[in-house]
Amino acid sequence: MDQQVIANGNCSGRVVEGPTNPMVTPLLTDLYQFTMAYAYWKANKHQERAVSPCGFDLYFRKNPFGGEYTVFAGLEECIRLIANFKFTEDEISFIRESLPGSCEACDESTSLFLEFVFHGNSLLILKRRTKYRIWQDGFFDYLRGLDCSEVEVYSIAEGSVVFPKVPLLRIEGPIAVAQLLETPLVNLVNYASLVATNAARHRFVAGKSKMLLEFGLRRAQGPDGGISASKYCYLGGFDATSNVAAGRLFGIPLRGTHSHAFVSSYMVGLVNLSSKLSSCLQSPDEIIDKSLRSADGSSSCEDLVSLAQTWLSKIQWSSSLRGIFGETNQSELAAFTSYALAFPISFLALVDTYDVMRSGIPNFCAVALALNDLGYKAVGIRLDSGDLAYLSCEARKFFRAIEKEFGVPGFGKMSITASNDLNEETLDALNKQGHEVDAYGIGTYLVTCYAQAALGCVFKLVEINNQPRIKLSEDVSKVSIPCKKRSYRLYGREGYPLVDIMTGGNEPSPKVGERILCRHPFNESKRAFVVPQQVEELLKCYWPGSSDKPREDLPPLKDIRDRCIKQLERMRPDHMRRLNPTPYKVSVSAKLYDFIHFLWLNEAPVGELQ
Ligand SMILES: Nc1ncnc2c1ncn2[C@@H]1O[C@H](COP(=O)(O)OP(=O)(O)OP(=O)(O)O)[C@@H](O)[C@H]1O
Ligand SMILES: O=P(O)(O)OC[C@H]1O[C@H](OP(=O)(O)OP(=O)(O)O)[C@H](O)[C@@H]1O
Ligand SMILES: O=C(O)c1cccnc1
Ligand SMILES: [Mg+2]
Repeated sequence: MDQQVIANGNCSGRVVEGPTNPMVTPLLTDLYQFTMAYAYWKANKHQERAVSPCGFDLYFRKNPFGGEYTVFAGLEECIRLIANFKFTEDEISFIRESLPGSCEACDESTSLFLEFVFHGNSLLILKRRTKYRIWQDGFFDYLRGLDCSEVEVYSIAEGSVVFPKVPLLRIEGPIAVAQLLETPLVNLVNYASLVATNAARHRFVAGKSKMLLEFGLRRAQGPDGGISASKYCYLGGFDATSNVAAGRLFGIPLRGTHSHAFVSSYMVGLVNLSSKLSSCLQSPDEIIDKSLRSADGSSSCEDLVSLAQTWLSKIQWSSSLRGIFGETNQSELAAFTSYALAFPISFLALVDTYDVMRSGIPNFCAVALALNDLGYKAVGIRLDSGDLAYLSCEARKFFRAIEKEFGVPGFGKMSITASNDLNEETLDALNKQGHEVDAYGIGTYLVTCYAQAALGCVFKLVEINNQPRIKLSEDVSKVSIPCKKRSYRLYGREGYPLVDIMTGGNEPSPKVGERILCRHPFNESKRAFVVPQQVEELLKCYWPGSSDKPREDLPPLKDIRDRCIKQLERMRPDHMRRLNPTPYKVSVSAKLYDFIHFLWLNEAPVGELQ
């Protein structure tokens, strides 16, 4: 394929846009990828696929958060990088000038430098240093012409539920390019999958019916952390984000409430109920336009402030709510009324600035009832401190009492959003205690992945020049599985995925209804026959390079999210539970098992005891 076409992100006639984050360039890699690329180039191992075609697997070794599943995310950004992988002249100049060992003015030859010092009367040679000309020009020409037209990428679909050791991506191509891709690809998959999994776990505990809002931008690890968190939390099952930039970039629904600052910006002194209206008017934050047209436009209320005041008195003296609260905070009431005037169709108030039950809830209800008079339905409240289980139940009781007392249908169902350092554990605790929360706003613990810092994805060479490669380790979980493999998910009679199986590239695929032996890759005694009711091949071609292989589409984020939700729902419940979940089985075919262990013995030196 025409190199220029590939370089512009065009493959199979479809243009792939560049990475979302402009910092994702071919330089976003570790130095050693360049030194290795240079060494490959020097050894003439870099150029043609035919000379040194290789396969690298990108996978992780252990599910995060003590769980037994992971959500795979980040593929689209990987393909965007690959499709647009091209060094600019500036980048090449930077590499040329800045990489250690590079020197502008050295010639082809090797020169010897001797450093001398006088020691007494004798001249001593202190050091013999040899200065090599390291980075030869041809390498920069090579980089200049480099793109991913010789690279092929096979991947599991983004949003899939995935398991340790099974390749998420396989990169095939010239080894030097694949090597340069290692760091950015691992980077793009690692956090994306970790935070998507974290989101999915929060969804699992919260339950399907709850609204989950991602509020993490301010606490995320920098701007990219914030944007990525919003994207991948949505993918993992959150409903919306407060991050406006992410809403624009990815079409994620935007949601939000207001902060304590809005409430405390109103400064009405604490006054008794009879003088509260005049006090409102004396406030530095006085509400100038207090009028509101009714929802159907047929009438108008000239003073929503006094309408809310009237309602507050009615609530205070109502038979079912009498004695629950006394004088509420009037500046809070002013703040709520002002917010309702600005957002009559979507009024939601943060009720914990002063005192939830003695002020926030009664003030909110007064304003909501005033809106109700004008045909508007308030949305609800947010609780951001205190015992969220207890307060949500008390708030619900209050709303129901209002519904009954004043005959306002639906008032009891007012939405209750909870926030404040929420995480899987607190959601679980709330469930156990019983609560009335409808929506959760979650930030810090979600986006920083507080419970686990990284997924630990790796990128390992599995084949070169048609020769399978293995990486051995004392720690058996770190031994890589060699070969360009194929992987399948086998489903059982009840529709659940039973096992993932990896086979050699040339083995026949498992067939529906045909018994196949699935072996643990490293534990001889662990094996099982499986008769699959459905067989799903996992790795599909997402970047065919210049080959004419058909290429999978990159679906919209919403579709990826739907896939994720469907896949999670299809898992057997014991794999999903939080406490001691059952590990999902990851296996290899009998042939691949034999091959791994043959190669292992072949590569591992035999020890000698003396
Ligand atoms: N019913 C509950 N069960 C378990 N954890 C809860 C419950 N209610 C709230 N939490 C959690 O307890 C923690 C309370 O945080 P913290 O000690 O900072 O109190 P706070 O309510 O925020 O107080 P402050 O008013 O000082 O901000 C939060 O992490 C919150 O999510
Ligand atoms: O608690 P998180 O899960 O991180 O969710 C986001 C938090 O951000 C806001 O707090 P804010 O920045 O006003 O600070 P504060 O709650 O710590 O006072 C909001 O009120 C939530 O409490
Ligand atoms: O809209 C909110 O309520 C919000 C947004 C970000 C952080 N905390 C709360
Ligand atoms: Mg908070």
